[in-house]
Amino acid sequence: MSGSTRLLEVSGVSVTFDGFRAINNLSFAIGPAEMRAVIGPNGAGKTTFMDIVTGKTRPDTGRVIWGDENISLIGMSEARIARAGIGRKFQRPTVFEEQSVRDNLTMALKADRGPFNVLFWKPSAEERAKVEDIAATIGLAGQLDRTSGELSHGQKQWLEIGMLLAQDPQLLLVDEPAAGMTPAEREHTTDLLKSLAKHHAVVVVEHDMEFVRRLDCKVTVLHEGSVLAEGSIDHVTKNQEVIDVYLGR
Ligand SMILES: Nc1ncnc2c1ncn2[C@@H]1O[C@H](COP(=O)(O)OP(=O)(O)OP(=O)(O)O)[C@@H](O)[C@H]1O
Repeated sequence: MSGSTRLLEVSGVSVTFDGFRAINNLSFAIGPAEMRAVIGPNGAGKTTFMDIVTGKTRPDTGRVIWGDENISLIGMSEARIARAGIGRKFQRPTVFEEQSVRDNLTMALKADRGPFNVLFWKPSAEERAKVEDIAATIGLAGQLDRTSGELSHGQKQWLEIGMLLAQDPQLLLVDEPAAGMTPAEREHTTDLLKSLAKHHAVVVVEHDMEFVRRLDCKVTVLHEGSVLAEGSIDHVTKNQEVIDVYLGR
């Protein structure tokens, strides 16, 4: 991809844990408004890939280049990478259950607040409007004053996506968003991710192939720490190697 169409580029990345090569010469690129599904068998390196992008794991070799200014993310702290515009949603929701939906979203807003300021901070009119906008985007506009612990599993997942959006990320890394959801919740999640991908890069790691199909996006198949296949869902699901190592099992 050329500089203007690429938001994140991982190239030639390898990482070894105690002699085991979890990521092996991996290359991956995504544009600024693109959805990508990442699939592959257990142990393929999907989580390690996300750990490398978010700065949790430092690769032994290779490059991880971010944004228009081609910044190297390698060696940057997790906090700096998050501030640079990369948000990650883990599988288990980590919302503050005792707090309202509004408070969870408000606390997540990107702001330069020291520990002292947090105590006395009151959101501005603009920040309050932003919280309402995000709530509308994630489908929780009518739930803003509910205690988050009362939300359904799916609603908590959407709230967590909203908390990521409050940080103004350019890239969202989303781990198994559909796990444990009802069919209606899955459908809403598909629509939400698709609408986010109009203005963000969205990487979805998912095992549920029906869900991946509905995302209707390019699919990257990882196996033994490398890209085994890449392309449309129909392209990758017809690939004999993909069938052998993943789909056929
Ligand atoms: N910190 C670590 N120390 C040692 N080995 C690790 C570490 N992290 C990951 N691994 C190994 O690296 C390989 C890749 O793991 P990873 O979790 O990235 O796979 P995955 O594709 O996310 O799998 P799953 O679908 O099961 O979540 C696995 O064999 C795993 O055991």
